[in-house]
Amino acid sequence: MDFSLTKEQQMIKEMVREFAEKEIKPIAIELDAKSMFAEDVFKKMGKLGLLGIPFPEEYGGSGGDTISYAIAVEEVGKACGGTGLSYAAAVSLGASPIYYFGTEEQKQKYLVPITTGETLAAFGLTEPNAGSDAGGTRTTAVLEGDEYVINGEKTWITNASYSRTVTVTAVSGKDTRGKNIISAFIVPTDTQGITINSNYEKMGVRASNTCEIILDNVRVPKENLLGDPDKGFKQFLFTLDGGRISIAALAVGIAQAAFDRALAFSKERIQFGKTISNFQAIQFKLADMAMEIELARNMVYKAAWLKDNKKPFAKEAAYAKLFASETAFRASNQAIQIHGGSGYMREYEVERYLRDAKLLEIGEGTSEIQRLVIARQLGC
Ligand SMILES: Cc1cc2nc3c(=O)[nH]c(=O)nc-3n(C[C@H](O)[C@H](O)[C@H](O)COP(=O)(O)OP(=O)(O)OC[C@H]3O[C@@H](n4cnc5c(N)ncnc54)[C@H](O)[C@@H]3O)c2cc1C
Repeated sequence: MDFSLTKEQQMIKEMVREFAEKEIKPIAIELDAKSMFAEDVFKKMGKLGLLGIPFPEEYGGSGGDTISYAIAVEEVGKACGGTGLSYAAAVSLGASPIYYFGTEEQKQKYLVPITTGETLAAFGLTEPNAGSDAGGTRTTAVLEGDEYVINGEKTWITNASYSRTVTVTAVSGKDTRGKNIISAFIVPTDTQGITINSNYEKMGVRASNTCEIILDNVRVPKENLLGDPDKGFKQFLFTLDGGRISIAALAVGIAQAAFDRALAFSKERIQFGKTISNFQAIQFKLADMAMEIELARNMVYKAAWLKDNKKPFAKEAAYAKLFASETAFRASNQAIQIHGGSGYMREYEVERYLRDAKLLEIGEGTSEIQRLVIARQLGC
């Protein structure tokens, strides 16, 4: 067993850290305050190859592994949770299902523009009546001649306003037992009948673009069906397993940012004639934060390693997502506590970390759903 990063992984870490510190961190407060999506930052990330890290070179990627990608998400997330969420969603939810299940033609046409940073990408699973119960999808896709006609509504879809395509799930028929068959479709966002609105006023991850998508008689060629039409449900479960590793990595980034701020503040703030870092109550908080972050990061790397080595990773991805997201929430909360009243003020950023971290306990499967996934894997 080797706990050290490879040369390539170390290089990515340094490169993304430098980029995030220079290009994202200085504008993070403004992005949050104005609910602004950092389009220019994503163009630069595309040029640096960050959108293509875990994909082979033949599809515009850089042929890196999942650990390198997780490291990149952590570093971006450390600078800005909202930008980190859009990054993770573009790669894990937007690009990955096309890479896993797409035909060669679909990969060249739809994946390459994402991996090379020409466009972002989105994945539309959630609907007003189908959240945790994603099998309750009401969107339908009916084959008419050579086209599928899609009708329905998707809610809270990350990146849709900045994506040329969105992959949506829809009921495409019934199986022999009368159960809905759910399939996935690649839908170009300029197709007639699509309306994309992004008017949500969010608590956190405000630098991320979050959209409602209305599909009203949207016609796509039947070639845009993604993967096996009968296995759309299984396909998106696999996609979500991979996505959970990136959400966990993002959580580690936010938790680390909260810890770094709290440690620095504790060494500066003087009360009762000494810095508050001298008080054991503060030291214990910092010790617990550091320990949990270390554990969460190890869990992310282990799940990523399993995925890279083609071993089952669903349970470990759920462990990592659950533990890291709850660690990020606890660490941000403790960082505010260590800052006292200053922590309640926007300029110190720790309150933003808490607002951003909360989303990670909800998106890509709530904490309750992670526990269900884990329990199922344990054979309960
Ligand atoms: C900012 C943001 C970005 C998002 N981005 C995307 C995206 O890009 N693509 C996409 O498809 N979706 C996206 N989502 C949707 C997100 O994945 C869902 O919000 C999430 O899966 C939970 O669904 P829900 O909100 O409908 O909650 P519900 O499913 O209604 O859950 C409500 C509560 O009930 C609990 N609950 C539900 N079922 C069970 C059960 N069986 N056992 C125990 N407890 C249960 C939940 O844990 C939760 O606490 C995003 C959401 C947000 C807020």
